[in-house]
Amino acid sequence: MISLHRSCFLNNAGISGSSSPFSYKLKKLPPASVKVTALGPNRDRNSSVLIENNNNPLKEIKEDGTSSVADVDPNPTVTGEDRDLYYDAAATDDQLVTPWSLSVASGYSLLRDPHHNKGLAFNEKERDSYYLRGLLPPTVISQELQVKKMMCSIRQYQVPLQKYMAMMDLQELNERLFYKLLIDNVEELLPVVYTPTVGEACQKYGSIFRRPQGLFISLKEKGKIHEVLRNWPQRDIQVIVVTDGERILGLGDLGCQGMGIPIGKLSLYTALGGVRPSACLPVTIDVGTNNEQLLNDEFYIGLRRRRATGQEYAELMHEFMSAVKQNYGEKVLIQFEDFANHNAFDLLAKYGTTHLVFNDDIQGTASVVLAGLVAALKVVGGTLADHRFLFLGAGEAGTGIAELIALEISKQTNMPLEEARKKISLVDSKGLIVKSRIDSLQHFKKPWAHDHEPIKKLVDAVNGIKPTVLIGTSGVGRTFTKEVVEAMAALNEKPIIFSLSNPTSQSECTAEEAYTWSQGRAIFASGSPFDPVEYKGRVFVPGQANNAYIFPGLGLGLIMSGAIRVHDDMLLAASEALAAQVTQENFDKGLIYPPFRNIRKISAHIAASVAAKAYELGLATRQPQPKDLVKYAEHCMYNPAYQSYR
Ligand SMILES: NC(=O)C1=CN([C@@H]2O[C@H](COP(=O)(O)OP(=O)(O)OC[C@H]3O[C@@H](n4cnc5c(N)ncnc54)[C@H](OP(=O)(O)O)[C@@H]3O)[C@@H](O)[C@H]2O)C=CC1
Ligand SMILES: CC(=O)C(=O)O
Ligand SMILES: [Mg+2]
Repeated sequence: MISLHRSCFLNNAGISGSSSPFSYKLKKLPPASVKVTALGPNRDRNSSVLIENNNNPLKEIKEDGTSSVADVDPNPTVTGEDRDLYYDAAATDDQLVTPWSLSVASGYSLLRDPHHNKGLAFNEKERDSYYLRGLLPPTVISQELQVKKMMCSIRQYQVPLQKYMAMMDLQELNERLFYKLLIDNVEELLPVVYTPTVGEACQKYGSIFRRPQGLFISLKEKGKIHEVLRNWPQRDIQVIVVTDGERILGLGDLGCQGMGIPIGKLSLYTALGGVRPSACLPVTIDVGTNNEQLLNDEFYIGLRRRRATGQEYAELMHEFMSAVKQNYGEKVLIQFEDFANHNAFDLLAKYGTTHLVFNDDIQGTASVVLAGLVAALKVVGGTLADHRFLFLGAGEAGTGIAELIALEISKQTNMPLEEARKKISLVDSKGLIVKSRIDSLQHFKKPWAHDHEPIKKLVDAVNGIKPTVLIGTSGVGRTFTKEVVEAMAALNEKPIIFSLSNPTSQSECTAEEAYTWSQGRAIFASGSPFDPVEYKGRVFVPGQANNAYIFPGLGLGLIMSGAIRVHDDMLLAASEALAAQVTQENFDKGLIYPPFRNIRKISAHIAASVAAKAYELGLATRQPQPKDLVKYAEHCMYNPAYQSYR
């Protein structure tokens, strides 16, 4: 296993200099016959390295990360980690004093390499071959037993943040075990690595920060972002989740500490959607923060300045977007996450036509909520067009969902989009969005300014508009008061109530409140998970309406089809695919989303639908189109089972 690594330090194990300053022979370390020849001066960043085995070229890795020999599968999504050929840092010659070196992993270094470490699961042969004798206690255990042991250990922590930190430590120690744990125990661990705990982790990120797990690109890096991207050890990046930390969940501006979100989202790309971990790059853009508490916190890890805006902000973002394309090509997927709405819509509009981008909060959320509504209608009856929708919160999530519902109504009924929008009303911090407010409204709210008298309070809006569906996207907890839920229950036999704001503290109401105040009649879903609720002898299982159902499968579908743009129809396709995964058994239990324990199967179906749409729209570049896209998606998925090292 061989790979080209950027290494800050070199050790003397295993490689001896040869007669040519650019040619090195591996000695001792397996396989002994591998010869490594640097074809250009190692100091030259444009050099490439030829890796041979018994003089047969294995592959040539160029400094830009491309390789020229056919044994490297051109379709990385199907090859899993196989292509991460690998050794530990090793060199003796001065000529190798360069940021780029061949790495040869064995012994102590192998145990400290999260991508290849197997801990006690290294078998006897591997312990011999990889110089591990004595570095591990004698017992050899299976990955399954390691999972069992880790779960016991994680369950002993009472505080969710401790569980989070234990999971992050595991990710840094043994990546495959981390993903095996997460995949096998997804319902238990999702709230640990994702909402709600990731919210607290971001708030305290400065204090709990141990090792960087993503790229921090701050204003200090302006003019150097291309170089900064090259500092990341992996070259073959397929998905980037990027935030600027200004609207982290419903917790506001957490500046640089928002990094927990891209890391968490990308761990779901792998666990839930099967994208290789080495293909995922978490990025935080640090332009400062307006959070005074953080600015005064001695442990804050970001720039201590107020947020850059206007041209300064736009230029940094543009440099980042251009550098990403330059480094990784046009098929790298960029997911915008938790930007404040005054930037989010503009970034999406600006880069949606030049890059493979989507905004998870606007589009991913819309897709998951539409799926939940479509499923809920099977219980409540009627078509989307028969319903009236009221939102508390008219930002990214609120208007994003509203627009996708309107698009779907318009598609289903041939109704003009303008007409379909009239079935949807939104309330923001100033009250109902109405025509008389139009001049002062942000552009994304204007399509929702209907003819209606102004209303300040949500409960009055409920009584005035008489919605059948109430959706919370305000980021403010406990805003669906008893009065509001009771008003919904008075108007509807089965009121549909979604409290989407995250984390749990910001949920518009709890599951217990929704069921109790509606006398067990509400069809309820929330952004962060709630436990089942018992009400009058019946157990109600709330759904989790979270974009985590959508983005992993959407991303996989885009990657496996080689899509070059995200189209609204793909989000509709993802939504339909998710809704189709709700079984009668789920409905019988009152569920409008399928259980997360089936998420990899669900993601494969979503990916297949998205890929099919990409082919249909002529946006897919990977040819020929696989016959069975679901099977292909499953085949592409990363499997965290250990590989044996020969
Ligand atoms: N479940 C899921 O998958 C997802 C959940 N979310 C959650 O949704 C929430 C909102 O996110 P997002 O839309 O991006 O945020 P935005 O900041 O874009 O929008 C928030 C909206 O809520 C309004 N608002 C704020 N306070 C109140 C209030 N007291 N009463 C009425 N309206 C209020 C704001 O009004 P104004 O415009 O007047 O300021 C704004 O319109 C967050 O908590 C986030 O975690 C987001 C994405 C996905
Ligand atoms: C889930 C999510 O993306 C959010 O709350 O912002
Ligand atoms: Mg988000």
